[in-house]
Amino acid sequence: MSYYAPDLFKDKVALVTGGRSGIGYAIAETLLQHGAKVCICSRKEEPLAEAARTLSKLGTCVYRPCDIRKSEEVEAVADLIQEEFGRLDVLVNNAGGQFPSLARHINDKGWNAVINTNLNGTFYVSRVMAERFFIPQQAGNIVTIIVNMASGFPGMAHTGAARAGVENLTKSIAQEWARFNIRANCVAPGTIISSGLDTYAEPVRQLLDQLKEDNLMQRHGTMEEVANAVLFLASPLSSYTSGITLQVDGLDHLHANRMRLVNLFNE
Ligand SMILES: CCCCCCCCCCC/C=C/C(=O)SCCNC(=O)CCNC(=O)[C@H](O)C(C)(C)COP(=O)(O)OP(=O)(O)OC[C@H]1O[C@@H](n2cnc3c(N)ncnc32)[C@H](O)[C@@H]1OP(=O)(O)O
Ligand SMILES: NC(=O)C1=CN([C@@H]2O[C@H](COP(=O)(O)OP(=O)(O)OC[C@H]3O[C@@H](n4cnc5c(N)ncnc54)[C@H](OP(=O)(O)O)[C@@H]3O)[C@@H](O)[C@H]2O)C=CC1
Repeated sequence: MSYYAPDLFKDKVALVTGGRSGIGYAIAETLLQHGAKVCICSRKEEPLAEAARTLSKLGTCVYRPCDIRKSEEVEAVADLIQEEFGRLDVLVNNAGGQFPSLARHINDKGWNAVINTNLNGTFYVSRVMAERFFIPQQAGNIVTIIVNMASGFPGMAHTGAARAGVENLTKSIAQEWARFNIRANCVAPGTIISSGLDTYAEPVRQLLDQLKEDNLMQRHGTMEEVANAVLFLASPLSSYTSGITLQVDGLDHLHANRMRLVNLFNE
């Protein structure tokens, strides 16, 4: 069931990075259900192809393997979109990830992996798609998934730093590119039950229960709730909104125990 018009994205083309799984998949699914043609990309070719096959039951969905940390691979995604559709209307920067660690235990390689993925990769995709499509078209829309990090992110300092950079980048490009009729916004999910959380080892389950109890709505969020926020920001329903972050977190940005993850390390 959707409250949005089924043809909200008719004739529109969207790219969802990390669209093979979890929140990205839910976003791609929702965009297709509202009439968009969709391209998904991520690193792992087989699950990416499988996701595109399933999504194609809802409409036109193409895919290309791509590590967003490599701008030449991002250019190849733009080539595919040009060949298949000749335009791009919406970019959803969803690809991202990190691992829990106390800051002092993050080595150079781990720090760089997270910064390159979440900050540099998001910048490369945004710049390439703006140059190739949005600026020539004089129209475009960027929605980037970040995390709640306004009070820091103890236990995942690398991603907190990267996402704060992305939020600030979004404010800059929203202003620089307003003259090209490009909007750029962020969505900051709280704890969302998704395949992504499954990648973390125990005792995360226990932590998730505690986070649910802390939450003022007494629950975790759903991937559909994140996708609905993306749909709003990607559509003309938000046509006078740019440079903002929309929190989808049941109030965690105002009320959360930021030390929960750190306490897991028992140090
Ligand atoms: C504890 C989780 C719940 C926290 C609850 C807090 C509040 C909830 C709010 C939710 C916040 C956000 C949640 C999410 O984002 S969910 C899921 C998103 N998906 C993922 O995070 C996917 C899993 N992560 C990754 O794929 C990786 O982190 C990474 C982004 C780094 C992948 O890049 P790459 O493929 O290049 O990485 P490598 O595996 O080659 O590793 C490179 C080096 O990084 C270091 N590293 C990697 N993993 C770990 C680890 N688990 N612990 C310590 N260090 C790690 C390491 O130096 C790697 O190099 P080496 O392998 O050579 O040692
Ligand atoms: N679940 C949650 O509670 C929250 C999630 N988020 C954020 O939402 C986004 C989606 O997370 P979620 O769906 O939960 O987790 P997933 O791990 O399922 O999604 C991450 C996606 O990003 C892709 N990806 C990762 N690194 C790269 C890369 N270098 N280049 C291209 N694609 C990449 C992965 O595919 P592949 O492995 O094939 O590359 C995967 O499809 C992430 O940015 C995450 O940090 C934010 C707040 C809370």
